[in-house]
Amino acid sequence: MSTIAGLAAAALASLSPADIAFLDSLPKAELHAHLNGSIPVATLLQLVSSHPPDDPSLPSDILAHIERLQSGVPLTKINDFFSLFPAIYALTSTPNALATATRAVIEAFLCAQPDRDAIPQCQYLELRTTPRCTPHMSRQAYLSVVLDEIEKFPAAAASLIVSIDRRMSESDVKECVDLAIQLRKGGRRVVGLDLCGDPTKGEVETFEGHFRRGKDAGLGVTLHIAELSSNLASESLALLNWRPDRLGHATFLSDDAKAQFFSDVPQSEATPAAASADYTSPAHPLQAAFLAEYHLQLVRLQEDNTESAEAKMMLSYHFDMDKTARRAAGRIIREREEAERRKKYKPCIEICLTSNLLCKTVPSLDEHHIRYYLKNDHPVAICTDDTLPFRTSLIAEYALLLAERPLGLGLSRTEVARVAQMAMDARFTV
Ligand SMILES: CNc1ncnc2c1ncn2[C@@H]1O[C@H](COP(=O)(O)O)[C@@H](O)[C@H]1O
Repeated sequence: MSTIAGLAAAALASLSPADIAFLDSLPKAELHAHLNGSIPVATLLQLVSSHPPDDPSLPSDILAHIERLQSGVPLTKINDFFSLFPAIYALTSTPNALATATRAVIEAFLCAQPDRDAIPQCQYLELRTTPRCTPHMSRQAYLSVVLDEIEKFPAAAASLIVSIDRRMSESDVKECVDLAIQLRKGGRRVVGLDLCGDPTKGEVETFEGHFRRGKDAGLGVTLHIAELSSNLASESLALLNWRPDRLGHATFLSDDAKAQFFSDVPQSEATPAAASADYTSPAHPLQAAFLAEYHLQLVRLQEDNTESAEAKMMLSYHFDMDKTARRAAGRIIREREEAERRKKYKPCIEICLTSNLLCKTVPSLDEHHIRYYLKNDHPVAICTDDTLPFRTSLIAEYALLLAERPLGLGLSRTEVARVAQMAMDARFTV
């Protein structure tokens, strides 16, 4: 495990042995961990040593880069963060190196750690990674290497989310989603799709159809959303319209977006329901409800109608009545359907406390948006994001919940246990 440092380490150090034993006793799920952002430093050094000295495939300052990661990279803007990855990628570009890195990441989460009295960080890991095509592997080979390592662990312990990078072209997105679907159909342990990458880049709207295909094939969907204040509200609304199962960060999700989509806040005006549903089709589950409503509307229209008896004999009269009743019934059923859908929609928010603080998207724990979600009993999952640059661990992130203010959020044990359960409930495999 990489050494932990900073805020999360301070929160952990402030806890009593009984508190730590309590955190260890909770069944925990890590749902938001990026593979290449979670490689232990010792593994990176091992990977460097497997290259000949002055190997031109590695950046010449690779050791200095690792040293910077180890001592804590100061981040002033989000670009500083994304520029950390090319050097790491140089080390994980062959199947062997990728397998080594994947194994080390999984073990860091799921296996007994010597520095933690042989207690693992968590019981379940949904590891995510972006399939990368390198001179040594295709995207398919990349995923296959990662899955080979994941599948060495029981299904109840580890699974894979395929990440789609916002910077990808649509054809690359299509390839990645096709692969995720094929692998899942082939019995491999792919459980979801993620949208990630530099939030200042990309036109994500063009990816919608591909995420829908993934969803239809049974994959869970999680989206990094509103990570920066500059992320447009229109983009967040478009992403929420995809009905993702979970949301990453959601730091700057506007009150309007929450009100439009989430069931835990008073609803504002209705979002437009799908107008294309054919309720008259016997295959539609709401056909009976539609027909009942249609007859009700028809009777009402006929009762209210003041046309002459002669006019009521005309074919056009019956045609108009039928059309109006159908339209009214369709609208009513659509509104009911939408209200029902919204009542149920509470996508779990993947919360990465240290990541948000270090990337300076959240000024302090006190101002962290987790407080809003906890107050509204909206599901959240505590996650690490990238243990390598953020020098944290899952147990240290939980320590940030339990530690007294100002070191932590000062939640009670009952509240922390509830948060841990919410993450378990939000697994894509359950
Ligand atoms: C600050 N939070 C974040 N926001 C958005 N994307 C992030 C991220 N942290 C990591 N990634 C995404 O994950 C990749 C590394 O892992 P994989 O190569 O996929 O295994 C990064 O290149 C970035 O695209």
